[in-house]
Amino acid sequence: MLDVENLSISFLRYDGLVHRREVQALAGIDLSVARGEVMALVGASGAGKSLLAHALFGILPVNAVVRGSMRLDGTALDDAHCGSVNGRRMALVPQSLSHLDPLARCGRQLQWAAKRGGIPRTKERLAEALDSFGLGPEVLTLYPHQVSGGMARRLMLAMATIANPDLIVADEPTSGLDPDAAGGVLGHLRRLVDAGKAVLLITHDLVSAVSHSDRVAILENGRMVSIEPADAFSGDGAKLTDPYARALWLAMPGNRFTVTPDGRGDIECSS
Ligand SMILES: Nc1ncnc2c1ncn2[C@@H]1O[C@H](COP(=O)(O)OP(=O)(O)OP(=O)(O)O)[C@@H](O)[C@H]1O
Ligand code: NI
Repeated sequence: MLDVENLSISFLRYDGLVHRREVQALAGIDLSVARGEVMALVGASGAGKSLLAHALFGILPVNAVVRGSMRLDGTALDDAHCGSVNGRRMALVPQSLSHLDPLARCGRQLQWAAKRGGIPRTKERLAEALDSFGLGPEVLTLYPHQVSGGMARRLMLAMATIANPDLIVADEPTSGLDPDAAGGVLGHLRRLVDAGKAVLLITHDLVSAVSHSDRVAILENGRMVSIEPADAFSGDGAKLTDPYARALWLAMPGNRFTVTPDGRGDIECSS
């Protein structure tokens, strides 16, 4: 469904008035997401996760230089096609709540999302989209500043999914949500995947990624260091092929390093 090959992103910066240089932010990224799959994209703050998401939707800043290829079911995600697939065949749940328009009621913004996705803008359809993420129809009449951060995030999830896109790129979709609401969101994304959709789940939380995805891609400093099946992140990490992935897994708080009676190190895991 989604195929990213050798994607690099750099930013043009001027040193003084004349000298221009490129600062690389992502380099040589290969990533694919299949139908019926949640692919988690994990990495520390600044690793380049949101940049990758923004590249897919053609919303990088103008000084960004993009190289490589991004395809959705074979269609190149370039300037010519981004507009036509956005909201219909693939949709972004942005990380920042500032993507909401502060001057438009939530219902209006949901209507825009429905229109962009080419589906009827009936009140029932809007209420149903909100209900999928545990929001009541009263939200339709409120402005973004009148809802909580967690409600605003769930509104953005409703906007992204209202037109039933094939691929949902969710950038930190549970940020600011309590555990119940976060579980509800991840559960709904899983149901969509079980119905044949695909999800790219962006998060800095490896533990959450492991328990809610099928595969986990680890990004570090703009480079893809490994892509592993989620179930390989268990026990002492022996099933993980990449040493960095294993080290990251063993550093998780639940995975304790202890010394065994024979003097060798051993790992005790809570999971
Ligand atoms: N407009 C820009 N100009 C120059 N560099 C940028 C720009 N936008 C992002 N970057 C750089 O790209 C890198 C990756 O940023 P990105 O927002 O993708 O990180 P992230 O992995 O999503 O982090 P977080 O978990 O904090 O959201 C950062 O080092 C950032 O400084
Ligand atoms: Ni980000």
